[in-house]
Amino acid sequence: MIYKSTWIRVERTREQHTLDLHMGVPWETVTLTAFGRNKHVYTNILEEARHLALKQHEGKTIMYTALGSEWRPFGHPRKRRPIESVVLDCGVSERILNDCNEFISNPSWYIERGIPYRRGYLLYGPPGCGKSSYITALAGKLEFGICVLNLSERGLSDDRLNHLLSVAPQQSIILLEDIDAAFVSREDTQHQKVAYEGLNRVTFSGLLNCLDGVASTEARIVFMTTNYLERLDPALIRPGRVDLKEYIGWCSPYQIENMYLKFYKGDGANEAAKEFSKKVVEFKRNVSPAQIQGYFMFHKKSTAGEVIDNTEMIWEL
Ligand SMILES: Nc1ncnc2c1ncn2[C@@H]1O[C@H](COP(=O)(O)OP(=O)(O)OP(=O)(O)O)[C@@H](O)[C@H]1O
Repeated sequence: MIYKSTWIRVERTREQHTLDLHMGVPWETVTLTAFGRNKHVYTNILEEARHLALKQHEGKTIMYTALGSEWRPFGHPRKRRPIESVVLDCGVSERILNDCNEFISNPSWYIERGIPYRRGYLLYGPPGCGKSSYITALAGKLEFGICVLNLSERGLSDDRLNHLLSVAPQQSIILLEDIDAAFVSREDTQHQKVAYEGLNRVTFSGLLNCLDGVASTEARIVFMTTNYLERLDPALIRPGRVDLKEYIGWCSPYQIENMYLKFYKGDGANEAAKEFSKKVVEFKRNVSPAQIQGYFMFHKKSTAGEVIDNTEMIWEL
Protein backbone atom coordinates (compact mmCIF):
# COMPACT_ATOMS: atom_id res chain seq x y z
CA MET A 1 0.00 0.00 0.00
CA ILE A 2 1.33 3.43 -0.85
CA TYR A 3 0.56 6.00 1.74
CA LYS A 4 -0.41 9.53 0.73
CA SER A 5 2.36 12.06 1.31
CA THR A 6 2.09 13.39 4.78
CA TRP A 7 4.02 13.50 8.00
CA ILE A 8 3.00 12.45 11.45
CA ARG A 9 4.66 11.88 14.75
CA VAL A 10 3.54 9.04 16.95
CA GLU A 11 4.59 9.12 20.55
CA ARG A 12 4.30 6.17 22.80
CA THR A 13 5.25 7.69 26.09
CA ARG A 14 4.88 4.62 28.34
CA GLU A 15 7.79 2.88 26.66
CA GLN A 16 9.57 6.10 25.76
CA HIS A 17 9.30 5.42 22.06
CA THR A 18 9.05 8.20 19.58
CA LEU A 19 8.48 7.39 15.98
CA ASP A 20 8.87 9.88 13.21
CA LEU A 21 7.25 8.55 10.13
CA HIS A 22 7.62 9.94 6.72
CA MET A 23 4.50 8.81 5.00
CA GLY A 24 5.67 9.47 1.49
CA VAL A 25 7.28 6.06 1.19
CA PRO A 26 5.65 2.67 0.77
CA TRP A 27 3.75 1.86 3.91
CA GLU A 28 5.22 -1.63 4.37
CA THR A 29 8.75 -0.23 4.23
CA VAL A 30 8.00 2.19 7.01
CA THR A 31 6.33 -0.44 9.15
CA LEU A 32 9.05 -3.02 8.77
CA THR A 33 12.09 -0.81 9.09
CA ALA A 34 10.71 1.35 11.85
CA PHE A 35 9.29 -1.34 14.04
CA GLY A 36 11.22 -4.52 13.53
CA ARG A 37 10.24 -6.83 16.33
CA ASN A 38 7.60 -4.49 17.74
CA LYS A 39 5.71 -4.29 14.51
CA HIS A 40 2.54 -5.84 15.93
CA VAL A 41 2.53 -3.41 18.87
CA TYR A 42 2.51 -0.37 16.67
CA THR A 43 0.30 -1.45 13.84
CA ASN A 44 -2.91 -0.25 15.48
CA ILE A 45 -1.42 3.07 16.57
CA LEU A 46 -0.15 3.63 13.09
CA GLU A 47 -3.42 2.83 11.43
CA GLU A 48 -5.15 5.30 13.66
CA ALA A 49 -2.48 7.94 13.14
CA ARG A 50 -2.60 7.42 9.40
CA HIS A 51 -6.32 7.99 9.38
CA LEU A 52 -5.93 11.08 11.56
CA ALA A 53 -3.17 12.53 9.41
CA LEU A 54 -5.22 12.07 6.26
CA LYS A 55 -8.15 13.89 7.83
CA GLN A 56 -5.94 16.60 9.21
CA HIS A 57 -4.37 17.35 5.84
CA GLU A 58 -7.54 17.23 3.81
CA GLY A 59 -7.77 20.36 1.67
CA LYS A 60 -4.19 21.35 2.53
CA THR A 61 -0.92 21.47 0.66
CA ILE A 62 2.21 20.10 2.30
CA MET A 63 5.45 21.93 1.63
CA TYR A 64 8.64 19.89 1.97
CA THR A 65 12.16 21.10 2.40
CA ALA A 66 15.37 19.11 2.06
CA LEU A 67 17.08 18.20 5.30
CA GLY A 68 20.23 16.17 4.75
CA SER A 69 19.25 13.39 2.44
CA GLU A 70 15.56 13.52 3.30
CA TRP A 71 12.50 15.60 2.64
CA ARG A 72 10.84 17.05 5.71
CA PRO A 73 7.50 18.84 5.86
CA PHE A 74 8.11 22.51 6.34
CA GLY A 75 5.74 24.50 8.55
CA HIS A 76 2.13 23.58 8.85
CA PRO A 77 0.32 22.24 5.82
CA ARG A 78 -1.18 25.21 4.02
CA LYS A 79 -4.82 25.67 3.27
CA ARG A 80 -5.18 25.28 -0.47
CA ARG A 81 -5.34 28.51 -2.38
CA PRO A 82 -8.06 28.39 -5.05
CA ILE A 83 -6.36 28.37 -8.42
CA GLU A 84 -8.83 31.00 -9.67
CA SER A 85 -7.54 33.43 -7.06
CA VAL A 86 -4.28 33.72 -8.99
CA VAL A 87 -5.19 35.92 -11.91
CA LEU A 88 -2.98 35.17 -14.89
CA ASP A 89 -3.36 36.47 -18.40
CA CYS A 90 -6.09 35.01 -20.58
CA GLY A 91 -5.63 31.25 -21.11
CA VAL A 92 -2.29 30.84 -19.28
CA SER A 93 -3.61 29.05 -16.21
CA GLU A 94 -5.80 26.78 -18.33
CA ARG A 95 -2.82 25.85 -20.53
CA ILE A 96 -0.67 24.84 -17.58
CA LEU A 97 -3.43 23.05 -15.71
CA ASN A 98 -4.58 21.14 -18.80
CA ASP A 99 -1.02 20.16 -19.58
CA CYS A 100 -0.49 18.83 -16.04
CA ASN A 101 -3.76 16.94 -16.03
CA GLU A 102 -3.07 15.44 -19.42
CA PHE A 103 0.37 14.36 -18.20
CA ILE A 104 -0.84 12.88 -14.91
CA SER A 105 -3.64 10.94 -16.52
CA ASN A 106 -1.56 9.38 -19.28
CA PRO A 107 1.30 7.29 -17.85
CA SER A 108 0.84 4.57 -20.46
CA TRP A 109 1.53 7.02 -23.29
CA TYR A 110 5.02 7.55 -21.87
CA ILE A 111 5.69 3.96 -20.88
CA GLU A 112 4.68 2.55 -24.28
CA ARG A 113 7.03 4.94 -26.06
CA GLY A 114 9.90 4.51 -23.63
CA ILE A 115 9.78 8.16 -22.64
CA PRO A 116 10.64 9.02 -19.01
CA TYR A 117 7.45 9.79 -17.18
CA ARG A 118 8.26 13.32 -16.16
CA ARG A 119 7.36 16.81 -17.23
CA GLY A 120 9.23 20.05 -16.74
CA TYR A 121 7.73 23.53 -16.55
CA LEU A 122 9.34 26.93 -16.52
CA LEU A 123 7.50 30.02 -15.33
CA TYR A 124 9.42 33.18 -16.05
CA GLY A 125 8.73 36.86 -15.63
CA PRO A 126 9.15 39.84 -13.33
CA PRO A 127 8.75 39.62 -9.56
CA GLY A 128 5.35 39.77 -7.92
CA CYS A 129 3.41 38.49 -10.90
CA GLY A 130 2.30 35.19 -9.39
CA LYS A 131 4.79 32.46 -10.29
CA SER A 132 5.09 31.05 -6.77
CA SER A 133 1.46 31.68 -5.92
CA TYR A 134 0.35 29.89 -9.04
CA ILE A 135 2.51 26.83 -8.43
CA THR A 136 1.22 26.57 -4.87
CA ALA A 137 -2.38 26.89 -6.04
CA LEU A 138 -1.76 24.39 -8.82
CA ALA A 139 -0.32 21.87 -6.38
CA GLY A 140 -3.46 22.26 -4.28
CA LYS A 141 -5.66 21.75 -7.29
CA LEU A 142 -3.78 18.60 -8.29
CA GLU A 143 -3.67 17.42 -4.66
CA PHE A 144 0.11 17.35 -4.79
CA GLY A 145 2.65 18.47 -2.21
CA ILE A 146 5.55 20.78 -3.08
CA CYS A 147 9.23 19.94 -2.54
CA VAL A 148 11.16 23.20 -2.54
CA LEU A 149 14.85 23.01 -3.42
CA ASN A 150 17.32 25.85 -3.21
CA LEU A 151 20.02 25.02 -5.72
CA SER A 152 22.30 27.78 -4.44
CA GLU A 153 22.56 26.11 -1.05
CA ARG A 154 26.09 25.21 -0.08
CA GLY A 155 26.43 21.56 0.74
CA LEU A 156 23.96 20.52 -1.90
CA SER A 157 26.19 18.32 -4.00
CA ASP A 158 25.27 16.61 -7.25
CA ASP A 159 24.94 13.31 -5.42
CA ARG A 160 22.69 14.73 -2.75
CA LEU A 161 20.52 16.43 -5.34
CA ASN A 162 20.25 13.20 -7.27
CA HIS A 163 19.29 11.32 -4.14
CA LEU A 164 16.72 13.94 -3.10
CA LEU A 165 15.08 13.91 -6.49
CA SER A 166 14.83 10.15 -6.44
CA VAL A 167 13.27 10.00 -2.96
CA ALA A 168 10.89 12.95 -3.30
CA PRO A 169 7.46 12.08 -1.89
CA GLN A 170 5.05 10.75 -4.42
CA GLN A 171 2.41 13.16 -5.64
CA SER A 172 4.62 16.15 -5.17
CA ILE A 173 5.88 18.91 -7.41
CA ILE A 174 9.62 19.57 -7.30
CA LEU A 175 10.09 23.32 -7.23
CA LEU A 176 13.42 24.87 -8.22
CA GLU A 177 12.97 28.58 -7.59
CA ASP A 178 15.06 31.38 -9.06
CA ILE A 179 16.99 28.91 -11.15
CA ASP A 180 19.06 31.76 -12.64
CA ALA A 181 20.59 32.48 -9.24
CA ALA A 182 22.25 29.09 -9.17
CA PHE A 183 23.38 28.88 -12.76
CA VAL A 184 24.10 31.42 -15.37
CA SER A 185 24.66 30.88 -19.03
CA ARG A 186 27.75 28.79 -19.72
CA GLU A 187 28.71 31.02 -22.62
CA ASP A 188 28.54 34.15 -20.46
CA THR A 189 30.47 33.33 -17.33
CA GLN A 190 32.43 30.19 -17.79
CA HIS A 191 35.04 31.33 -15.27
CA GLN A 192 32.43 31.89 -12.55
CA LYS A 193 31.01 28.46 -13.00
CA VAL A 194 34.44 26.89 -12.75
CA ALA A 195 35.07 28.83 -9.55
CA TYR A 196 32.05 27.20 -7.95
CA GLU A 197 32.79 23.66 -9.04
CA GLY A 198 34.26 21.47 -6.34
CA LEU A 199 32.87 23.66 -3.57
CA ASN A 200 30.20 21.20 -2.73
CA ARG A 201 27.65 22.97 -4.78
CA VAL A 202 25.49 21.55 -7.46
CA THR A 203 27.28 21.79 -10.76
CA PHE A 204 25.45 22.72 -13.90
CA SER A 205 26.16 19.39 -15.57
CA GLY A 206 25.15 17.66 -12.34
CA LEU A 207 21.79 19.39 -12.41
CA LEU A 208 21.23 18.40 -16.05
CA ASN A 209 22.03 14.79 -15.23
CA CYS A 210 19.72 14.85 -12.23
CA LEU A 211 16.89 16.34 -14.25
CA ASP A 212 17.37 13.70 -16.95
CA GLY A 213 17.36 11.01 -14.31
CA VAL A 214 14.19 12.19 -12.60
CA ALA A 215 11.81 9.50 -13.64
CA SER A 216 9.62 7.09 -11.84
CA THR A 217 6.45 5.15 -12.36
CA GLU A 218 4.74 8.02 -10.56
CA ALA A 219 4.19 11.25 -12.43
CA ARG A 220 7.22 13.48 -11.76
CA ILE A 221 6.56 17.17 -12.22
CA VAL A 222 9.39 19.70 -11.98
CA PHE A 223 8.67 23.43 -11.91
CA MET A 224 11.42 26.02 -12.31
CA THR A 225 11.01 29.76 -11.93
CA THR A 226 13.15 32.68 -12.92
CA ASN A 227 12.93 36.44 -13.28
CA TYR A 228 15.54 36.32 -16.04
CA LEU A 229 14.87 33.90 -18.86
CA GLU A 230 17.77 35.31 -20.88
CA ARG A 231 20.27 34.31 -18.20
CA LEU A 232 19.44 30.63 -18.46
CA ASP A 233 21.60 28.23 -20.37
CA PRO A 234 19.67 26.88 -23.37
CA ALA A 235 20.66 23.34 -22.33
CA LEU A 236 18.65 23.70 -19.12
CA ILE A 237 15.44 24.64 -20.83
CA ARG A 238 15.51 22.44 -23.89
CA PRO A 239 12.48 20.17 -24.50
CA GLY A 240 12.64 17.12 -22.30
CA ARG A 241 13.95 19.19 -19.42
CA VAL A 242 11.46 22.00 -19.79
CA ASP A 243 8.43 20.95 -21.77
CA LEU A 244 6.26 23.99 -21.23
CA LYS A 245 7.44 27.56 -20.77
CA GLU A 246 5.03 30.28 -19.76
CA TYR A 247 5.60 33.97 -19.33
CA ILE A 248 3.96 35.24 -16.15
CA GLY A 249 4.23 38.93 -16.71
CA TRP A 250 3.03 42.40 -15.86
CA CYS A 251 -0.71 42.86 -15.68
CA SER A 252 -2.65 43.03 -18.91
CA PRO A 253 -5.91 45.05 -18.93
CA TYR A 254 -7.72 41.70 -18.66
CA GLN A 255 -5.82 40.86 -15.47
CA ILE A 256 -6.33 44.29 -13.92
CA GLU A 257 -10.04 43.98 -14.48
CA ASN A 258 -10.14 40.50 -13.02
CA MET A 259 -8.02 41.45 -10.03
CA TYR A 260 -10.57 44.18 -9.32
CA LEU A 261 -13.44 41.71 -9.53
CA LYS A 262 -11.72 39.37 -7.04
CA PHE A 263 -11.72 42.17 -4.48
CA TYR A 264 -14.89 44.13 -5.22
CA LYS A 265 -18.22 42.54 -5.96
CA GLY A 266 -21.81 43.64 -6.16
CA ASP A 267 -23.87 45.85 -8.44
CA GLY A 268 -21.90 47.74 -11.02
CA ALA A 269 -18.66 45.87 -10.27
CA ASN A 270 -18.14 44.86 -13.91
CA GLU A 271 -18.35 48.44 -15.15
CA ALA A 272 -16.18 49.68 -12.29
CA ALA A 273 -13.58 47.00 -13.08
CA LYS A 274 -13.40 48.17 -16.71
CA GLU A 275 -13.08 51.76 -15.59
CA PHE A 276 -10.37 50.89 -13.10
CA SER A 277 -8.42 48.92 -15.70
CA LYS A 278 -8.69 51.79 -18.18
CA LYS A 279 -7.37 54.24 -15.61
CA VAL A 280 -4.39 52.05 -14.73
CA VAL A 281 -3.50 51.40 -18.37
CA GLU A 282 -3.53 55.16 -19.09
CA PHE A 283 -0.37 55.52 -16.99
CA LYS A 284 1.49 53.32 -19.49
CA ARG A 285 3.53 51.86 -16.65
CA ASN A 286 4.26 48.25 -15.83
CA VAL A 287 2.21 47.03 -12.92
CA SER A 288 2.39 43.68 -11.16
CA PRO A 289 -0.54 41.85 -9.59
CA ALA A 290 1.33 42.18 -6.27
CA GLN A 291 1.20 45.98 -6.65
CA ILE A 292 -2.50 45.89 -7.48
CA GLN A 293 -3.11 43.61 -4.52
CA GLY A 294 -1.22 46.01 -2.25
CA TYR A 295 -3.29 48.91 -3.55
CA PHE A 296 -6.58 47.08 -2.93
CA MET A 297 -5.48 46.12 0.55
CA PHE A 298 -4.70 49.75 1.26
CA HIS A 299 -8.18 50.65 0.00
CA LYS A 300 -9.96 47.91 1.91
CA LYS A 301 -12.53 50.34 3.27
CA SER A 302 -12.68 52.79 0.37
CA THR A 303 -15.55 53.26 -2.02
CA ALA A 304 -15.34 52.07 -5.63
CA GLY A 305 -15.02 55.70 -6.68
CA GLU A 306 -12.00 56.26 -4.41
CA VAL A 307 -10.31 53.12 -5.71
CA ILE A 308 -10.77 54.28 -9.29
CA ASP A 309 -9.76 57.88 -8.66
CA ASN A 310 -6.46 57.24 -6.87
CA THR A 311 -4.77 54.79 -9.20
CA GLU A 312 -1.50 56.74 -9.29
CA MET A 313 -0.99 55.49 -5.72
CA ILE A 314 -0.40 51.96 -7.04
CA TRP A 315 3.23 52.83 -7.77
CA GLU A 316 3.72 54.78 -4.55
CA LEU A 317 2.78 52.22 -1.92
N1 LIG B 1 -1.37 36.85 -10.77
C1 LIG B 1 -1.69 37.07 -9.49
N2 LIG B 1 -2.95 36.96 -9.05
C2 LIG B 1 -3.26 37.21 -7.76
N3 LIG B 1 -2.35 37.57 -6.83
C3 LIG B 1 -1.08 37.67 -7.21
C4 LIG B 1 -0.69 37.43 -8.55
N4 LIG B 1 0.64 37.63 -8.66
C5 LIG B 1 1.08 37.98 -7.45
N5 LIG B 1 0.06 38.00 -6.58
C6 LIG B 1 0.19 38.31 -5.15
O1 LIG B 1 1.43 38.98 -4.96
C7 LIG B 1 2.23 38.37 -3.96
C8 LIG B 1 3.57 37.90 -4.55
O2 LIG B 1 3.33 36.94 -5.55
P1 LIG B 1 4.34 35.75 -5.92
O3 LIG B 1 5.30 35.51 -4.80
O4 LIG B 1 3.53 34.58 -6.36
O5 LIG B 1 5.10 36.38 -7.14
P2 LIG B 1 6.34 35.77 -7.94
O6 LIG B 1 6.08 36.03 -9.38
O7 LIG B 1 6.59 34.38 -7.54
O8 LIG B 1 7.51 36.72 -7.44
P3 LIG B 1 9.10 36.42 -7.39
O9 LIG B 1 9.59 36.34 -8.79
O10 LIG B 1 9.63 37.63 -6.65
O11 LIG B 1 9.29 35.15 -6.61
C9 LIG B 1 1.37 37.24 -3.39
O12 LIG B 1 0.82 37.70 -2.18
C10 LIG B 1 0.26 37.02 -4.37
O13 LIG B 1 -0.96 36.77 -3.72
